[in-house]
Amino acid sequence: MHISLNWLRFVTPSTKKPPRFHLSCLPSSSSCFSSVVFAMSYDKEIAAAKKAASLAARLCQKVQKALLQSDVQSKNDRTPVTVADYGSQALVSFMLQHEFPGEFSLVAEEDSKDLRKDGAQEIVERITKLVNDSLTIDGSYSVTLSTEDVLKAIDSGKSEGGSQGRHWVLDPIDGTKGFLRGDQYAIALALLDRGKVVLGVLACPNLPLAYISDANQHSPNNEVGCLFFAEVGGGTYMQPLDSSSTVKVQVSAVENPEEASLFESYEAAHSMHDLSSLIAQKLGVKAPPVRIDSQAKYGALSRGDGAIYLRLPHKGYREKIWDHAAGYIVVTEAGGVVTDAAGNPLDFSRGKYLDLDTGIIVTNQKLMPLLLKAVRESLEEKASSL
Ligand SMILES: Nc1ncnc2c1ncn2[C@@H]1O[C@H](COP(=O)(O)OS(=O)(=O)O)[C@@H](OP(=O)(O)O)[C@H]1O
Ligand SMILES: [Mg+2]
Ligand SMILES: [Mg+2]
Ligand SMILES: [Mg+2]
Repeated sequence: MHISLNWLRFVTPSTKKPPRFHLSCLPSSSSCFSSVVFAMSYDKEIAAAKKAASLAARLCQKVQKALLQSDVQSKNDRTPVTVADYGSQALVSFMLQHEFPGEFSLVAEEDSKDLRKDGAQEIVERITKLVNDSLTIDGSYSVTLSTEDVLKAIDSGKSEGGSQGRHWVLDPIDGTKGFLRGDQYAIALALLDRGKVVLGVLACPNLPLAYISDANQHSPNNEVGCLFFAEVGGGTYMQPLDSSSTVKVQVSAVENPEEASLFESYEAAHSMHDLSSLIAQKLGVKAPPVRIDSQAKYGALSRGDGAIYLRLPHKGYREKIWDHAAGYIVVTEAGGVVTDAAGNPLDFSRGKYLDLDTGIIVTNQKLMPLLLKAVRESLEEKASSL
């Protein structure tokens, strides 16, 4: 088995983390001292986010092990949603509101509209039981939620986000299609403060703790279940979902694109595989693309499993912030760069959508100029062939 050197190198016995306050210099300043700023500490928020995402991951694992046909529904846009998506959202929303009662705003994927329709009572009761069972396992809340409490908790995710104040951003299951297939998915939770992503947690219950490649992502011998977390200015860390050992992770240092491996969506409907393969060809990438679902790709990239992630949706698709916020900070704090296809930084301050030029590309600092050039040329070629 190939274990990532990146992560073995940083194994630590405890959950040691950098100091709570970080000194940082503004990049445009000539004198570091004149512009030293004290960054905020988000330690309480990150602890709450890790706890909520881990418990939601347990709920999802339980459902995935014994998924019933009645657990799955189809939304208006024909994408799937399951009792686990709803349960995860209700649980995370409840736990965060409990921790931060006064200042709570959540932008999340799901809402309770379909659950309030006639005939949905049984599914709502199943979700409520899942949430209450999870709270009992945790033991720190002496409450039993009613079905209405659960519907309300789901609907607390209706905030629009924006550039003012703080907003939690949640994808209760990212990669629901992967979840249904028994493959990769993630519980993705981030915090925006004045429009910037300041922390992110990615719980990836099926991601092997060891290095993944296309060959071993399904290996039954691999221990699975990773929790990635990052706070602005503090680096990115990974833990096994069920333990406290922590490793600091770093993106791949590969400089030669021929040695890079490339991640993309499993679903061809979510990203243009033909365009990625043209880009890979231009770069001289030798390995076949690694196709995995969800923001688990960002997690895997943050620990150097691959060097490039290309997400090039078909025309007309608008990206939502919950599909990228947590993954974005997990990768950038591990030394990576995330931009749109034209090289612009991502702007999370404009509400629930990310307004982008064409797609999202992720790699390390060294490879980014080459990647941007290959993306630009490939897009031009594709446009001229139409
Ligand atoms: N047409 C289209 N184009 C692009 N993206 C789409 C599209 N439809 C859905 N989605 C979003 O993709 C999210 C799943 O992420 P990935 O594409 O990384 O996973 S996958 O490999 O395709 O399963 C998925 O997230 P979840 O809904 O949370 O599963 C969707 O938000
Ligand atoms: Mg969805
Ligand atoms: Mg998603
Ligand atoms: Mg989702």
